[in-house]
Parts: sequence; C-alpha cells; structure tokens
Amino acid sequence: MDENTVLEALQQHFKFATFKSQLQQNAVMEIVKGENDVLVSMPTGSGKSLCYQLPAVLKPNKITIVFSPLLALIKDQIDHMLALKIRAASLNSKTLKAEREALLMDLKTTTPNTRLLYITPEQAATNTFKELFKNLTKFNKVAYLVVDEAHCVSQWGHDFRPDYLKLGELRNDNKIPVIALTATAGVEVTKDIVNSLKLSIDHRKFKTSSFRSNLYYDVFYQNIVDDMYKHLKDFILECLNSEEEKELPKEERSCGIVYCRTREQTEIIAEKLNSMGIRSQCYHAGLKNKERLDFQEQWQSGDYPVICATISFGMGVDKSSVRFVIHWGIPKDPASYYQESGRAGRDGKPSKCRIYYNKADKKAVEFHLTRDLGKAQDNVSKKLNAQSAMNGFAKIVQYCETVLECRHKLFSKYFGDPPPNCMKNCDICTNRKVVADMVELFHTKNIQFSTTQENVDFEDMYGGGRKGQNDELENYGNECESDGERESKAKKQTDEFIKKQFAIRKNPKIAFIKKCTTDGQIHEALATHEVQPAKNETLSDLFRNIKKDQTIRKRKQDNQEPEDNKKLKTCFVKASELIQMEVEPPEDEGENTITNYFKKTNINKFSELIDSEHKSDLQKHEEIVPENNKSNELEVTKSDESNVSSVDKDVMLKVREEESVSRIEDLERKTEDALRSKSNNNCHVKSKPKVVPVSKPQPVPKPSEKPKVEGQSTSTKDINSKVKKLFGADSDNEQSDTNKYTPNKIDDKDKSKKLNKVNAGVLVVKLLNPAFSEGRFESKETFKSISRAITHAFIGKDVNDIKMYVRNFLEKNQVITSKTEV
Ligand SMILES: Nc1ncnc2c1ncn2[C@@H]1O[C@H](COP(=O)(O)OP(=O)(O)OP(=O)(O)O)[C@@H](O)[C@H]1O
Repeated sequence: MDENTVLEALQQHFKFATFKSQLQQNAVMEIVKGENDVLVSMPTGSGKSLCYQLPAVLKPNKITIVFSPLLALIKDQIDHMLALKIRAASLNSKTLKAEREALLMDLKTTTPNTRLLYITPEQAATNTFKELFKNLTKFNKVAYLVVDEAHCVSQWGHDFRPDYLKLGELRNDNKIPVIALTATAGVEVTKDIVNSLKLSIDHRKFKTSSFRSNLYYDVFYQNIVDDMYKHLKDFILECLNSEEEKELPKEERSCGIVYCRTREQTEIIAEKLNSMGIRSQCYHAGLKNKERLDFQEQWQSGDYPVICATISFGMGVDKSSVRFVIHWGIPKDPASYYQESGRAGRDGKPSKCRIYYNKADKKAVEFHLTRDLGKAQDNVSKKLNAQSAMNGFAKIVQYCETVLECRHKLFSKYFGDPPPNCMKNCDICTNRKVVADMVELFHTKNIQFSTTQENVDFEDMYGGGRKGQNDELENYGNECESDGERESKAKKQTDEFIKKQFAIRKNPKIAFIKKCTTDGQIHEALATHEVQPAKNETLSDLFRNIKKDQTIRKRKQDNQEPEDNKKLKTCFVKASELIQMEVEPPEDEGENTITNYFKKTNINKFSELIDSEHKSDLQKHEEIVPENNKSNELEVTKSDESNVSSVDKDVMLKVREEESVSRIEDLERKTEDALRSKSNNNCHVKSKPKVVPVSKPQPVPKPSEKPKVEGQSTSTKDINSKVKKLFGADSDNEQSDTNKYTPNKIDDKDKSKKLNKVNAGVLVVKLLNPAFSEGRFESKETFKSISRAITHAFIGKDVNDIKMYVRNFLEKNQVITSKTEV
C-alpha cells in the first residue's frame, strides 16, 4: 500500500492532515505492510495508538485484537474510535448481553464490520476468548495482535501484570503480526517484551529518544523551608499562569497533577491547596468509582486545575495542557517517574516536573522494600522482584539526594539512550552550585535532626517485617487490579484478619461479628439471631434489643416514640461501635471496604442520627461509665470521646475507625460495664425506661450551672485523673476551675474552638493513637511523652492548629522515638 493511500486514510478516518512525527509515519507504514512484528517505544502522548488504529482501519473485513491493561483505558479508546465512526468493541464482564451477542454475531460473519476488539489480558486467558480466537484465526480474520502498555510483561517494569506473560502463547501457530507498544521500555524491559511476546528475531523497532526537551526537571527539599505547603502553593501558581489564560476556555487552561504516595496524603494536600485558594481535587483507589470519575472529569474540564492523586491516576489520561507534575515525596523508580512526570507538556509546551523530597518518605519506602526482600528470601522470583524494586528505588534516591549529573540523564541511561543535550532543562544544568547548596542544607538539616534523634538502624529494626510486595504496591496506589479484584482482595484480607482475631480471642461474640462481616448481612444476622449467645448476659441483651431497630425506625417514621427508644438507641450505638472496631482490618484497602460497608449499613446511619439528635442523651449515658472501668491509661474513654466529638466530630469518627484491635477488649468491657451500670441506675434495657422525647434534646445547662446529670461527677473525676496521669500530676493545679473539664464546658470551648489542657490532651491522644496502633511509636512511654509535649505546646490553641500540627508531625516522622523533636 503506498504512502498516499495511507495519508488519505489518516485524513479520512482520523482527520489528521499529517503524521505527528516521522517515527509515527514509519511505524504505521511498517505495520501496514503486515510482514513483521513491530515494537513501538515512544514517549507518552506521541501518538502510539494511531500506529495500530490506522493500519486496523486499512484491513477491511479483518479484526485487530488489542490487549490493554485497564477497562477504563479500553473504554476511552472505544469511545474515541466510535466518535470517529470506526467500529470498535470490547468483550468483558461489563459488556451487556445484547451487545455481546451482536458482537459475536458480527465476528462470526465472513466479513466482520468490527475493526478493533479490545480485551484485557485476564479476559484473554478465559476459555471463551480462546475459543473465539481459535475460530477467528481458523478463518484468517485477525489482522494484528496488539499489546498496548507492553512493559506490563516485564518484572523490571513498574506495572508488572503476570497475565501479560500468557499473551505470548496466542501467537503459537499463526503468522499474525504482533505489535507491541510501550512508552517506557528500558533495556531490561525491552528484552522481556521481545521474549515474553515471542516477537520474531527480525522484528522491527521504532523507538524515540526518551528525552523530552520541553520538560524542566528539578528537586526541592521539604525540610529546608519553614512552610512547605506555601512553597508548594507558590510553585503551582507560578506554573498555572492563571492571569494570562483568563480568556481561554476552562478546559484549555493550564493544570497540573500532584502525585502522592498515600491516599491520605492526596486528601491532605488537596485540602491544604483548597484552603490556600487553589481549587484541587483528590483521586485515589479508595474513592467510589463514581467519585473517581467525577473528580477526574472535574479536572479534565478545568473546573479544578489541580488533582492530587496516587499513581492510579493518569494511565489513559490525555490532557495536553498539564503544565506541572509534582511528586510530593519520592517516586518509586526511574521508569515510574518517567511515565508519571511525562504526563506534563504533552502539547510540547514548556512544563515542569518537580519532586518535593523528604527523608521520612524515603525511610518509609525503604522499610517496605527491605521487609519485602527479607520475606522473599526463599522464593527466587519474588526475591528478584524485590531486588529489582530496591535497585530502582536506589536510583531515584540518588537522583534526589545528589548533584551528580543532569536530571534527564537518569532517563537516558535507563532507556539505553545516548546522553541528551539538556540545554538547561533541569536544575543541575541550570545552576549546579545552587542545587549543591540546597542538597547540602538538606543533608545538614537531616544530620542535625538525626543526631538528636536516635542511633537506630531502621532497616535492621524493620527488616523481615509484616507485609508483602503487594502492600508496597498498594502504597503507591497500584491500580492494575480491577475494582472486583480489589474488592475480593479486601474481603480476603478482612476474612483473614477476622480469623486471626478469632484465634487470638476465642470469644463467642466474634462468631457473631464474623458472620456479620463475611456475609455482609448485619441486619439479617441480628434479625434471625444467628449469633452464638454471648457469655455475658448484658451483651446478649444488647444484641437481642438491637434487632428492634427495625421497629424503632418504623415508629420514628410514623412519628411515634417507643417507650424504650432511648435505651435501644444507646445499645445500638454501642453495638455499632463495637462491631466497627472488631472488624477493622489493619490494611489500607480493607479499611476502605469495611468503612464503605458500614456506611451502607443502617446501623451506621442510625448511630449518626443519634449522634446528631441526641447528643445530650448520649452524654448522659456515657457519663455513668463506672470508676472501676480501668483500662490502659492511654485509653480515652467513650465519655472523653463524646466530648471531644462535640469539639471535632469528624476527627473522632476517623479515629474511631482507626483504633487498634488491642483496645477492643477494653471497649467491650466498657460497653458491658456501662450497660451494667445503666442497669444499676434503672437504665438497663430490660427495665422500664423513662420516656425521653426524640424531638426535644436535653437542654444544655448554662456554664455556671452545675450540670444535673446522673453519675457525672464520677465520670469527670475519672477523665480528669486519666488525663492527669498522661499529662502530669500538676494538671489539676495548673487549671483554673473554669478550665476544668466538664461535659458542658466543652460546648463553650467548642464555640471558640480553643482547648484547655485536658481537652487538648484528649484530642492529641486521639489524633496520635492510630499511629501508635500502627506501631510507629518506639514505645508506650514515647507515645505518652510525645502526647504530653504536643499538648503542652497547644494549650489554649485552636483545634485546627492541633489537627494540622499532628498531621504534619505524623507525616514527617514515620517512626517516632523518644528523641523525635516536637
Ligand atoms: N498524526 C497526528 N496528528 C495530530 N495529532 C495526533 C496524531 N496522532 C495522534 N495524535 C494525537 O496525539 C495525542 C496522543 O496520542 P496517543 O494517546 O495515541 O498517545 P500515546 O503515545 O498512546 O500516549 P500514552 O502512552 O499516554 O497512551 C492524542 O490526542 C492523539 O489524537
């Protein structure tokens, strides 16, 4: 086929007058010939897709099968093709029945109309596809086999997908040309692609230099500025160029991506930027599908110029006006960094790629990698994987921590390209001296920090630790799994966690909880009472009464108040809390699933309702936690919690979700004690209760009034003594009477959002507690001393100040020892 015919087709079908580059044209012409296998390795945004789409269109009556890693990516491609009136389809679990039947009918005909059939590698391994493929090849109906994102075949790449390895089998007995496309084929990766996909020895290779001359690379160090968020904001504003682009349509204006290592970071940074006036969305795998799509759309349409995301964001995102890609913390390896930062400047205009580096982040990743390597000792392939991850990471650390060579050289080395002519397209080539000074300052500050910190070797300390390679990938928001896979993984984790707990505690209540969580049917379990009777009668009463929830809600709708309304609600809250804590899995992924799950349950809804409508009722109930309910001194009682939650309910909700398993028994005991105590005070669920109207919450007494709440003095004393223990014996002395904790005072404080010592202490403990549960504190003593130090620093300060400080503190210090500075 001559060049003119191909150009005409380019114009006719794709509306492009010319090829985007000579390389694109050469690749297309070679593929159109159909004589050889072809490997196309070109940077992101260079128009690789057209290299197979145009040849596919030029093969009438034949089908091009494209293997692509993500359903979302497939959907994008199909939408794009259909918009161009090129018939494309996919065969997957989400394909509607009628659509599937129509497609299969078309494929059966001798002259199929479908030009492109998109399949994930996992679907390619199914018998249905194998059968279909056999038939298609039998009648010579397949034009090309295209493997998109072919680097996924390689363990040396950053998106390794074992199912990609099986694709090589498809070409066994046929002569169908295989087209492999990738943006990031380093030397090792290229070898793997050729071997795994069984490309012919004389395959043709179309490869551009990895050098992107419009991208400016630099590194900045979080610890050398006082306010790193302000620095971030200033940099973003500089890149966005908003003033000059006022007249442009929103979707064409400059925008950017901030990649974060963890989901939590994406939310924190987005929140910070928003508070500083930069409209930002977050994006990570923990969001619901709809939220993710919405947020991506809002970024794409220019409503939100900044998206703070884990690396799950980006594959298939085709936005040309990305003026910056920031990595908040360290990327995973050079290949990942090249791929992620390469999303900037796809229109060829100058754009910036910056890493905001910090040592704590590096240590956190190192910890995971060292641990994975330790775990993989007996498994050769896992060991290879872990070693390769460590090597890649070491290279990116060197990139960040030294001033050895041009930033672009990292990539050219990795891709086996000759060194590029950077022409001052990185900080080192622009002003080596300034960068050297900055690096020195970074190291000096770190040395200062660590001499006061510890002599602990983190690698030794953590080597061979808890989790595996997958968790590490999770830390980077690995998105290769489908939603379904993720969910089932999360479910498995939850199940395993529950099993473990089961074994540890051999408590009959677990049977109930296990049933609830594994079946996802709390209400059914409650309603049918398929619960092993708890040994403790009070608890079993509790559960028995909970099932009346249905009745309560029904009556509430009918505006009737059941007599025992209040008690049941209280029980309900307790139970929901108990269950929530019991099932909380330690892993990120599981936590999300579980959290979402509970969000869906009426139990949670119900407890929220109570929280908002009957806080005072609840407070009253909480305050009768008996003095003999002595748990570990770090524990903040529910009574504390309910008061803190009046100061900051969101924080409490989150903390509640994150509290450690080790505290569950205390909570249970407390629950039971509280109920027992209620019983002693004529409040037991079995006894005839006083009627408390739902529509009229208890009036809150004025600050000067002594609150007439049963049991309050006990509770207050209890809490004060707990906090005294934690924050020093002088707690009481230092406080004026007006500063002393009382349940009602907290409402006053709430208004000003300023905290006295006791409440500041309670809040600090709550905020630090998840990190304590994760084992990030060297010891309990350290936890206490750090809590004390932070509390002292924040007495009388704003709640939000404490929240922000603790967040930053935890972000900066992955591991907290007695030497960690506050
Ligand atoms: N010949 C051409 N002329 C003009 N634009 C083109 C041409 N070929 C492709 N493009 C456009 O270039 C952009 C990038 O193309 P494409 O998404 O195929 O790149 P890619 O290399 O596959 O990127 P990625 O690796 O991110 O998937 C698209 O908007 C596409 O429409």
